Amino acid sequence: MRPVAATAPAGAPPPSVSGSPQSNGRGPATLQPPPPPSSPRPSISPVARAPTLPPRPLPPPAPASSDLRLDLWVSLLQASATQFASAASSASAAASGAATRLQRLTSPPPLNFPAGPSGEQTLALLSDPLAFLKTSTERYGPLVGLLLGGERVVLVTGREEARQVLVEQAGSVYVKEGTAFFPGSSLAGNGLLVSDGAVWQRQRRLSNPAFRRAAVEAYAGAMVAATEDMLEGAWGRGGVRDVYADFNELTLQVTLEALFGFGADTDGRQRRAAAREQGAGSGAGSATTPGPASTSSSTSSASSTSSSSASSEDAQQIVAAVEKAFMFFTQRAATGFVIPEWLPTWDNLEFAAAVQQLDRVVYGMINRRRDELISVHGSVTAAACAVAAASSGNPVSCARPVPTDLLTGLLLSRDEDGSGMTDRALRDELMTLLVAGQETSAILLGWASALLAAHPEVQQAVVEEVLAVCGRTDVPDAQSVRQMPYLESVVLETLRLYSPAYMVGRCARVDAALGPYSLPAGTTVLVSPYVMHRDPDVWEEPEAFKPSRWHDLQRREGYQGAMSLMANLGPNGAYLPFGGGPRNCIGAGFAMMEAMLVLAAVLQRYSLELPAAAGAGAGADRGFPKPKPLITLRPEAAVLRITPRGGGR
Ligand code: HEM
Repeated sequence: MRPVAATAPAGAPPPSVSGSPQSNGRGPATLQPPPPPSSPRPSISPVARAPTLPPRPLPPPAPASSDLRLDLWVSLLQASATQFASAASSASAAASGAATRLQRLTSPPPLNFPAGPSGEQTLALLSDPLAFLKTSTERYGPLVGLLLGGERVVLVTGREEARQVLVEQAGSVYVKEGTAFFPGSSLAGNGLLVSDGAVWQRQRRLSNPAFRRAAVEAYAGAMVAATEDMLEGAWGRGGVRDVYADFNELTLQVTLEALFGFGADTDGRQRRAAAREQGAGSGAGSATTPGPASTSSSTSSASSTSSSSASSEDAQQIVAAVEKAFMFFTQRAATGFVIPEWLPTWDNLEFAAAVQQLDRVVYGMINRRRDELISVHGSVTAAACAVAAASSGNPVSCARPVPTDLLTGLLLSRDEDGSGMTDRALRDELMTLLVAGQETSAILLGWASALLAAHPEVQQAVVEEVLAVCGRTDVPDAQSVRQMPYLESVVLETLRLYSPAYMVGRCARVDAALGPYSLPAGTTVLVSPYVMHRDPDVWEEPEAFKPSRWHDLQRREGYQGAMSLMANLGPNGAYLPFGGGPRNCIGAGFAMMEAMLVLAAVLQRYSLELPAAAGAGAGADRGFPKPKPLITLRPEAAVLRITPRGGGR
């Protein structure tokens, strides 16, 4: 959500632990919205959605960097009439939107609009978003009427009201299109995060199979392998590191491997081995790399692959382009003002080049994968049938295995009428998954590690649980982490306190009634998991880090794992780290699996501590990371001391 860079983020001391795990130290014997990412990459400035352009042919290779801007200017000027028309209509829509917003600054709120602070509140929100959300709710209740950037906005933190928006009236009243602060982007196109109606329904239907439990378990191998690389390479003998920066690299690698299968081959193993060597020789342990979403060593680890392989080159190009694109989003969010992507500014041109580069590689991979499937199975439809038969237990189909990455899953997915996704839709979904899944997962891992470091008794209980299941030498896998309910409760509790998607946005497409109030069509509604997760009427000791609060729920009869706890906005209607209703996070199972596998592997081999209370971070918070609510609620950095436990792998 919002952007604020130049403002002091809300400092937050580590929550205290109350309620300790069971006496065996292992917790219970049995067992709970883009941006991102996560939810879409939002920003506090209203902006017109990037125009959806017609499918493009494969773009040419990106120009050399010295001529990049000139070439892009020229190509913009030579753009087709359709694109000009589209940009012109976006510009005119933006101008009329701006006029309406200006008018609102001087007009009273609509009749029967929820009460809230008078006047424009953007500055108050930008100066300390988390405090603004909390104090507004405390003062005005579960529905707060706001004027933000000239937009009429309602902040929703009540359980029933959130359910109306996200579940009951999802699609019929509350949609994505028109939501202020959640601009679409040419990077993710018309993918799941931003599409609505029939387009979204079909894409979700076609994407669902790739996220079923069995499919997610197939990605566990990539998660484990990437974690091993990090532990044996960069983490090596330990030291003081910004683990949030490390997790950003790790989750980028995992996401790319899950999306495109980069790691499934010999080349992937070579890359990991090279990364290990590199890390071992680099005096691991001393690096502290502050800063968000730094992916530089992803680049170097990708660069270390054999350049003769097409997939290595693809990986390098993707990582480089993703770095540029994510940097663009971060800077855009930090300025507090969104310049529409169709304006040919310096930054926009660089971003456009990164998107072009990604398009070229991704379309290339789609084509190659399709060709491979056709050459092995005769046709894509035959390959899809083979997969369907294999999953229903027909051994005949297993003769020629089909890759298990998301690209293949989406390529083979078929609607009831037998049709699949167009290349454009495939590309949009792949980019959406990259945008939505990478940073959010890194944030979760960053906060979880910091909370574990701040609460050694909780960390110790998790370590005992991990060692009881895997010992010191077995690598945690999809099956073993299912036997770690206490670790699961740590992840659930981390998501409660530091929900990466701390705001989820919708737009009322028609005049709507919400509670006792009336919302005119076009009102933006912001549901805040952050505030709901800390509601004292719902949560006992809401500010405390208390994994044990999940024990009873985990023990509940018929418990089917963490995902079942999150259905219908959680067990108490106030837990929605992955959103809720039909637009909930399709990658929630993926994210939970990844978080548990990574944390189990980390804690099996390393202890985590906040660095000794020294310097500026000393004092009550002992160096606990400060939240940085930009697009997502990330830690500013998570600098921890990591120490090998010894005696293990
Ligand atoms: C800790 C990690 C994650 C968090 C906290 C998170 C959170 C969320 C939330 C809150 C939403 C709902 C947004 C809304 O209602 O507007 C969402 C949607 C989505 N997420 Fe995630 N997410 C995470 C990881 C992932 C991963 C790993 C993937 C994919 C690999 C993913 C893909 C998506 C997609 C495609 C949507 C849009 C779904 C739709 O509208 O149909 N997310 N996520």
